[in-house]
Amino acid sequence: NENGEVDAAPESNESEYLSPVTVGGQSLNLDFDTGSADFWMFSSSMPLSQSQGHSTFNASKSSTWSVYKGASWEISYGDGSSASGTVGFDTVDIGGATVTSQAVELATGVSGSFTSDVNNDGLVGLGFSSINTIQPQQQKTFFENIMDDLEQPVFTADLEDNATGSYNFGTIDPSEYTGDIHFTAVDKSNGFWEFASDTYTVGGNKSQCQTCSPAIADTGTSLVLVDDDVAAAYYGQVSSAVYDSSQGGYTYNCTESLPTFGIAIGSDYTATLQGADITFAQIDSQTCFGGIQGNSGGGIQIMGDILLKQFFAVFDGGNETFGVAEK
Ligand SMILES: O=C(CNCCc1c[nH]c2ccccc12)Nc1scc(-c2ccccc2)c1C(=O)NCc1ccccc1
Repeated sequence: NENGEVDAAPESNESEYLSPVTVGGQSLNLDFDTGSADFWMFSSSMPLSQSQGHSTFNASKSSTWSVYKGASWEISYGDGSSASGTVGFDTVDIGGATVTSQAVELATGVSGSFTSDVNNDGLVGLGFSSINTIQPQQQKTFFENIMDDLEQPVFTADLEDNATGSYNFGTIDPSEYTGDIHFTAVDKSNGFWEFASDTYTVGGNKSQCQTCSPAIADTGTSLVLVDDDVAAAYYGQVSSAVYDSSQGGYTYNCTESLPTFGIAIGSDYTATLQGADITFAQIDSQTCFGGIQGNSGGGIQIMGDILLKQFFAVFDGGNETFGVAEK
């Protein structure tokens, strides 16, 4: 079988987790992203002004590279960032799990936030290929390509706070979690690891959702973006909290102790965050920016790294389920 395991190192402000990936013999640090389905990298055909400080992939130095003639890609994300470029096929190795003809997208242009994030040399999309942006023909993700060769058609994410975690392709390592894994059915029709989430708790008190948007497990988004009524209910219990439009979200006094927050993962488990794990960033000597924010009516709730790093997460492509366990 083709199982593989790689580290997931939290970068500086822990806004993402980077893992070493080898493409055509060249190694880059990429961000594994279950919230998108494009595998793209900084490339040598970018203007130096945009690739400065990054590792870049040089197709002319790969003996296994083949061009996908006439193909292109272009992606934009909800934080306003974007990237675009050309396409080819190469051998991709992630911790020993190898795909010999993976569609690989070379950036010829990226937005400023990617340029300035020098630790991040690109993304490995681990969502479903129905949202891959390659034209004229969408291409499969690394996981879709390798799934049938794995011991089990799964990958797991163990993201850590202030420590190196791991991604595992093909096995569920019992040493990485405790107790049961709580699985829920995934609806992949929107291209995400999407599941129902109809209740939430604040300070241990359970509430029925109002908007009740489906939730997605998204290792590529730092924050937890919930329906606006849920965010308002949470910060309504934080006396110093205000919605600060200049910061783009709820802020509060860093000295205030935050209530717990729980979100349903399907119908029989609530993933609960301790208050101390909810602050995303300190913005000045007294003010903190919350890791839970509203989705501005976006119609989906995004369970990002703030939540995922507190659990052991299982993405099961065989059963089309998503599960979390304590660790
Ligand atoms: O795109 C991803 C996962 N890849 C992120 C790659 C990435 C984008 N900048 C990066 C910077 C560094 C590393 C990876 C990335 N998830 C999803 S599903 C629906 C939305 C969405 C759509 C519309 C409106 C809102 C969300 C997003 C989204 O845009 N998240 C990013 C974000 C981040 C912050 C705030 C909002 C949304």
